Amino acid sequence: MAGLQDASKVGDGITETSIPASHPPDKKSDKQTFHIGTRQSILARVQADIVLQDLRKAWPNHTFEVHAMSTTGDNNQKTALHKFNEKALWTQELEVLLQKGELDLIVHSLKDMPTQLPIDLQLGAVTKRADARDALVVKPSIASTCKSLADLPENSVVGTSSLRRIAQLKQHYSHLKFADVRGNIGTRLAKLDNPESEYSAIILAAAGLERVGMTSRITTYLSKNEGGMLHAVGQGALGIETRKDDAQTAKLVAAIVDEKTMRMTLAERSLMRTLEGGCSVPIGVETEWIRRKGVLDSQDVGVGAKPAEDYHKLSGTALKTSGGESGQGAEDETDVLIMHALVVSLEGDEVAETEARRRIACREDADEFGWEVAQQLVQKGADKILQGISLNRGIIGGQDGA
Ligand SMILES: NCc1[nH]cc(CCC(=O)O)c1CC(=O)O
Repeated sequence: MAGLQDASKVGDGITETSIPASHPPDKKSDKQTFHIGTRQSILARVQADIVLQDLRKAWPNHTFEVHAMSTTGDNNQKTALHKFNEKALWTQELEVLLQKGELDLIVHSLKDMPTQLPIDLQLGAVTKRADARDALVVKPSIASTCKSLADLPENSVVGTSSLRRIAQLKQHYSHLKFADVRGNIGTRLAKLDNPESEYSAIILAAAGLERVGMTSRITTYLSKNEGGMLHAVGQGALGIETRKDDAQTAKLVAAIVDEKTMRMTLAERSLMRTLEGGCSVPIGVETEWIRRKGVLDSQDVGVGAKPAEDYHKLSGTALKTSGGESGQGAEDETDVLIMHALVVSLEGDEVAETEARRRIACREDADEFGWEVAQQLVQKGADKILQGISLNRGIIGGQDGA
């Protein structure tokens, strides 16, 4: 059911001790080998490998092993996904192994990680975000003439199973049609490329394409300014799930956290948790740390407040969160986060949209910010849109939460 959730719910565990207590871990539980769980897709393996390399670099005296497991979600692409608790489907079996101690950590695409975690588990770390945007990939046979969504001929079929993507495309491109496309990235691209298939284009997360070495397939990037497409909560970032009672692993993964990414994605997840109440909904976001030129005065910046003169947004993407400084000279990131967020009806005809900014001094601030942005969206009618969607869900069928 859609509706407002209590912000103090279990969530990502940040209101509890997500950083291990300062006392040293019990010696007899000290160990050297750590077991990393992930799903079996190529993307999941690449992502686990990214985390593996980071951990090896940070902890050269420890051993890490990756276990790639197939999950019910992977094995049931054709069954009606709505029979399952959509997002939990991909994560539950790995979580059981984590709870049993057979795994020490799980690497997830953060966007596939439910915002409510089992009580004994937590979001232990988020690593540096890759490109958070969606990308349009056009069928090779028409790619020379169609460079954007607007270029696609009347009634072209865009392949995507994501309610968020479909709803936003309907909002801006009434000439397009949509069809489900499932499977891993390679499968989806193959379906697009098949001259017999109905798809003129598909939409994929840029980060996924990047990680599997397929950025050459991107026709164009989509964002708020390019195609009016806000990305999913957590998109482009990797989340690491750990046991709350395992201080040793928590300490290991704390070393590979990208704090800026952690805070911005905690805010996004808090927004989603506040709004969703259990079922995936078409929420889009774009979040970035405001940059400044020169000296920052320390005036307080609250939700909805105007930015100080010397703040400005990076043109274009919300993505280069803490990289990309090269050549930026005197500019650097502030601790002011700006979030653009929307909830859109499935037909794209009703939208609640807001932009807010706030100074974020700690993870709890990020969590609170997400909650505040959710309140703003509700004031603009998000709850009404979400209620309409939950009433409709019986006839919608499954979607992949992307
Ligand atoms: N829902 C599947 C999924 N989960 C994460 C990614 C891409 C990688 C990421 O967003 O970090 C994808 C594929 C896609 O949406 O195209």
